[in-house]
Amino acid sequence: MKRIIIAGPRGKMGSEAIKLVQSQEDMHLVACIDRRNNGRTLQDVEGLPNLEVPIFEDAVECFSEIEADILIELTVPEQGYKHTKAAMEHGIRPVVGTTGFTEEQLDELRWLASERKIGCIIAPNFAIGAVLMMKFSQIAAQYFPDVDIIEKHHDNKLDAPSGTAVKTAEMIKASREYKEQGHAKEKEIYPGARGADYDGMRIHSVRLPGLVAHQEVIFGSAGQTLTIKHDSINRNSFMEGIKLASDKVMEIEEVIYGLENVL
Ligand SMILES: NC(=O)C1=CN([C@@H]2O[C@H](COP(=O)(O)OP(=O)(O)OC[C@H]3O[C@@H](n4cnc5c(N)ncnc54)[C@H](OP(=O)(O)O)[C@@H]3O)[C@@H](O)[C@H]2O)C=CC1
Ligand SMILES: O=C(O)C1=N[C@H](C(=O)O)C[C@H](O)C1
Repeated sequence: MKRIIIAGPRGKMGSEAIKLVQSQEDMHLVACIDRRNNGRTLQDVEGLPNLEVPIFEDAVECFSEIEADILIELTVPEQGYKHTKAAMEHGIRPVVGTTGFTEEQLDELRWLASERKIGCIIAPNFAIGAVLMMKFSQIAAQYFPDVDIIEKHHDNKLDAPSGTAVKTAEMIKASREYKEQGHAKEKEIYPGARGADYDGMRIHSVRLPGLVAHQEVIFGSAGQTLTIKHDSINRNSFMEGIKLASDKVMEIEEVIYGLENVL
């Protein structure tokens, strides 16, 4: 039985993750970390399930008092990083969906995992279809080096570009030569019009109400384009990946960054 702590239980992802844990015979929710409702239980909070599961505001207090195997982290970048690090320091294995960690933070977590010999999975996108989109894009980039990434999300999202777009760009970078795209003399009339520049490729972030999580990777070549597209139409799309990662994280003693390394 895997004992689970969820950080961010009132959030869109956290509330879906509670349902996932409840539906699994080998997972048991033992606590939640929430910046509100300290000292209460889930059943005392409107909108949360009728469970006698304690809520902690302070992650260190939670990890010290509660015996747990896995932290499912679904909050915001800065706090999510602190929760992840503290979990590993207390022997609890993080499964991290929170996006926006810096390269330095990832390196720090990698070091901690090797020091403590503890597993941690950080997945910028838990949807299997999104992972395939990234893999297919990596293959396509070997043949089509000119590529723009367009990611579209709801307007409550804090980080831009999305974690998925960052990971896609990193995977494409690994499979193509550096290429400065567009016209050598191009000029932006409005700053940012050409999007973010990552290794010469362009990333565009759309934020609008009504969207969930969507990405198109468009490759261009003489006389043709290839578009690889993925849409998450609800947060249930991410739960299979969280389940997979929760199984895998119990078997490893390192940081795995990207669900493609688990499938
Ligand atoms: N890897 C993946 O597949 C996916 C990753 N994500 C990522 O997961 C994270 C959560 O997404 P989502 O559920 O949509 O976001 P929500 O905004 O719906 O939920 C975020 C939760 O974090 C809490 N929170 C906000 N600020 C803090 C803070 N400073 N300290 C502690 N808790 C805080 C919020 O509480 P409050 O209400 O008080 O603000 C809320 O409960 C994001 O980083 C997002 O990018 C999202 C979807 C898929
Ligand atoms: O904030 C979101 O909603 C999502 N965040 C992740 C990301 O930054 O890529 C995954 C998915 O796109 C939804």
